[in-house]
Amino acid sequence: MASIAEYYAGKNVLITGATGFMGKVLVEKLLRSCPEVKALYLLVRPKAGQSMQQRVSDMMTCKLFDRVREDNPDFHQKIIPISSELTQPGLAISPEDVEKLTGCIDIVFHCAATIRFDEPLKHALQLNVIATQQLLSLAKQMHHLEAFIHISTAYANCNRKHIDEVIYPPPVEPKKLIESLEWMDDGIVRDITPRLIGDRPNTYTYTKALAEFVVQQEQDKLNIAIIRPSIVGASWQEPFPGWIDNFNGPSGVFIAAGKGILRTMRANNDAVADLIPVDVVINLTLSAGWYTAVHKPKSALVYNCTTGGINPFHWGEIGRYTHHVMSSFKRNPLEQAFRRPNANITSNYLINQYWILVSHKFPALIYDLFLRLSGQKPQMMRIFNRLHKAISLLEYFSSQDWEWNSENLNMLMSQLTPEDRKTFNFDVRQLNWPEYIENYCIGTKKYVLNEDMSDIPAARQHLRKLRNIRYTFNTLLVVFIWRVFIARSQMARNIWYFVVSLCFKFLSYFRASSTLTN
Ligand SMILES: CCCCCCCCCCCCCCCCCC(=O)SCCNC(=O)CCNC(=O)[C@H](O)C(C)(C)COP(=O)(O)OP(=O)(O)OC[C@H]1O[C@@H](n2cnc3c(N)ncnc32)[C@H](O)[C@@H]1OP(=O)(O)O
Ligand SMILES: NC(=O)C1=CN([C@@H]2O[C@H](COP(=O)(O)OP(=O)(O)OC[C@H]3O[C@@H](n4cnc5c(N)ncnc54)[C@H](OP(=O)(O)O)[C@@H]3O)[C@@H](O)[C@H]2O)C=CC1
Repeated sequence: MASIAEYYAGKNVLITGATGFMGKVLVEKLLRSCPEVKALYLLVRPKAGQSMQQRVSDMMTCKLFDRVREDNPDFHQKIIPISSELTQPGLAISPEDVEKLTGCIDIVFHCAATIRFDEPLKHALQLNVIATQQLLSLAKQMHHLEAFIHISTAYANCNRKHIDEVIYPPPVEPKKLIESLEWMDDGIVRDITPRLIGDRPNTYTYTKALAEFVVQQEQDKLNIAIIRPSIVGASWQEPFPGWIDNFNGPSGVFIAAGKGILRTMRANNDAVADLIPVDVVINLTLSAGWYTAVHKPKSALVYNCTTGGINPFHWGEIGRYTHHVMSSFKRNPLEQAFRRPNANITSNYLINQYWILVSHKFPALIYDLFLRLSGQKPQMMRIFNRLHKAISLLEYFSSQDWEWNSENLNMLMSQLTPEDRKTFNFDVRQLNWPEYIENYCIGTKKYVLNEDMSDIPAARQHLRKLRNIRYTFNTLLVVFIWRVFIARSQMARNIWYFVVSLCFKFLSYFRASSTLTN
């Protein structure tokens, strides 16, 4: 039987969401590990004043593609951007492009989605569900399509505690929901959203569950697989450790903690932090593509791509117990930190609120006062308000535990040749968490914030300066409180005079004894 790279040789692959975090890693891995792949057709939209060609060219200059560039400097010739806006009818693909795609595509990877937790329902539905439906319609017209791989999320069914590798009945029939939202204005949709999403925390997980159902409905006509990754983090090994390019999920939290802005967060120390490295997800996705096309399973196979049941790691280990994130940022500090990194995780609401007041709001207030007095625009309170909003949306995922079944993942691993198991490694039993978290933190510094590692001595110096400011501030605060206290209490005054006279006596004794020894 053909190995994975042999299978992809000569194939035309269609990818949505290629400019996104996971899409980029998918494109890179296909080009690097399946060098005989014929062409990658990427559905891309123009954005922020950049044409789609410009965006794809920029993407290929990214450091992520260094290894591919080394192996094959002409790799860009295999990349064919296709203009497409997924929220438009027919995905806004030109008739000529539709003809081209239907005539040549062998396999589709559907990664595009809105992953924002606060996305208005109509837009999330448009992109995550209706666009998926339209892509499936396009896929059905493709003459040689062998597999359709849909990227979902392990949290699509986060209203359940135990999640099997099955597609659960949708919370509502997607067609009915689409029809009824069509005539409603945005205000009405906003008002009824909480009722609609029910026991799910946001429109993202709700629409991803609906999308799974939409995909499942086509399982008789297409060879389908659904990949459900949990919280996708920086790369573990490939193309190099620690690659990450966004502030989503834990990355933003780590950066905020490294910058000394985030000092407290609500999470369950004993709950599993189900992080999954992006290269693992992509290796599984490509393997699933191969298996689906070659073995043509009778119904859509779902692959839960998680770490909790295989190699568990807990929120407490990231924060309080071993201070992985904190110690990493102390060794490799971020530039221009607001305070020294020192974040704590607590599951207690009141304790968290207390620390938010003392360690977030109070310093922000003082800093903004300083900015105001020095004629600058205050900004810290605004930053903290945004941080609190982001964290409140993430806490749902850091405060609970889920159990995911991974039978299909294990089955797939057993189908791989020993060589493919190495090239497309998704065996997370070998993942060393402390090392991974260290590389993750360094990755946020290097690739998200674009900071130079050679600036670390200056960043350390800045942390020392912050420590001295803190000591000075604390001393002044103690003296100030004590002075206020002394002014009001005879007993405090007596204690104060006693301590001062003791110090004075000690000093005189010390001076006398040193004179004697001289
Ligand atoms: C140490 C101890 C602590 C350890 C505990 C760690 C606990 C972590 C818990 C993580 C749980 C994650 C759960 C995820 C589970 C679901 C996984 C998936 O399926 S789906 C995948 C998961 N999906 C997600 O994770 C999506 C979640 N995110 C969201 O939904 C939204 O970002 C938002 C609603 C939170 C904020 O919306 P909004 O306020 O509108 O803000 P925007 O986003 O629009 O950003 C505006 C600008 O700010 C920039 N920037 C951002 N952060 C930072 C930062 N920290 N600094 C600096 N800058 C930052 C940003 O680049 C942007 O710049 P520009 O482009 O304008 O120049
Ligand atoms: N990141 C994570 O932790 C997890 C992600 N997932 C799933 O993985 C997939 C990829 O996620 P990730 O890479 O992190 O997401 P990103 O937000 O990084 O990427 C989203 C991609 O979708 C594209 N896209 C969004 N809207 C449109 C549109 N209207 N028309 C055309 N393209 C559009 C974006 O293009 P553009 O650059 O033009 O905006 C981008 O390429 C998603 O399906 C997500 O649900 C699942 C679990 C966890």
